[in-house]
Amino acid sequence: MPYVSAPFPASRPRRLRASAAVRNLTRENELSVNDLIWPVFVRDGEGIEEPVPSMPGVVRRSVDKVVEAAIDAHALGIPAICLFPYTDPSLKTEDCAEAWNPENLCNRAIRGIKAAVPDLAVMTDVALDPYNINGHDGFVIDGEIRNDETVEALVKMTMAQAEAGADIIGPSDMMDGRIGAMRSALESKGFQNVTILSYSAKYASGFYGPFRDAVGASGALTGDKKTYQMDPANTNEAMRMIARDLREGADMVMVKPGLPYLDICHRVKEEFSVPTFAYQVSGEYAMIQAAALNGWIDGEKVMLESLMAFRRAGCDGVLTYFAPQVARLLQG
Ligand SMILES: NCc1[nH]cc(CCC(=O)O)c1CC(=O)O
Repeated sequence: MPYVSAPFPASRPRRLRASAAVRNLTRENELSVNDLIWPVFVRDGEGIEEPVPSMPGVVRRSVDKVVEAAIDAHALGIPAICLFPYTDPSLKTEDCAEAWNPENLCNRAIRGIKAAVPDLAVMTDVALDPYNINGHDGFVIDGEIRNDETVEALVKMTMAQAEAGADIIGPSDMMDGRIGAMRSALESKGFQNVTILSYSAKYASGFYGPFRDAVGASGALTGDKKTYQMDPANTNEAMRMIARDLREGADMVMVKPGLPYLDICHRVKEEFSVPTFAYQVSGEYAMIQAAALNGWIDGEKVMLESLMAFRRAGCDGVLTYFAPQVARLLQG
């Protein structure tokens, strides 16, 4: 693309920055409430909002409080909420059966939200880690994370979520072949309009630490997730994963974590032109909040700037714990 400009002083780029009105007119990207998906942690009990210490400002809510939060989110114009269960340790087993229990926390929360605010899209997370005694996303057999057995379980989990009313299925497990298996199960049971937002390019990242505290998986996790999540050194591999998931029937794709992987977001959008999302994960949120609480940065400014960066990189939307706060600011 040719970049044409007159020589100085005929051209003074600062003219376009001189007033708010002209800056507003010439701004290239916008952040809107329509770009937000709000991740929410669900726990058992009633009337409970329990702070997550490593994520200041984030709480685990009992189902009744999640429903209230969903009503508020909808009123703020947030299009979607994403549920993550904090499972009681007594329900974590080696066979992970709680994952496809129609009455598990997540499925009860989906039903509660869909009954109260049917227009709010409900997204789920599909992976075994909240239910697994050893904290992994897949079955562990003889010290190995087993792919094909896990995919069968993930399909059962997906179907229980779809039956509860989930609108968007979010497989975050990084097993091979899961998107195709989920898609054909959904089609065969009449769930043609349930969308899949695949965590296609999910990296084995240190930025998930606070999330694992929030869902109670930190203590449980043995070893790391490097045999299924991606090496942070890789870019081409991410493109292959996106292509693979789209071929298997994903409607939307995700890059995770977010800010440290903006190059991946940008390349995905350029090469595939599909709805592309980033997950501004727990560690990214915690870093901003920690610095803000110490008075080292202006938290609000950095929050908005970090979210605008996703839009600039080409993302259609962002999963962010800041969603309600941003929505309130954007409402003015
Ligand atoms: N499959 C679980 C899952 N789904 C979303 C996150 C991380 C989200 C965050 O850090 O905010 C994780 C953690 C992990 O893979 O260990």
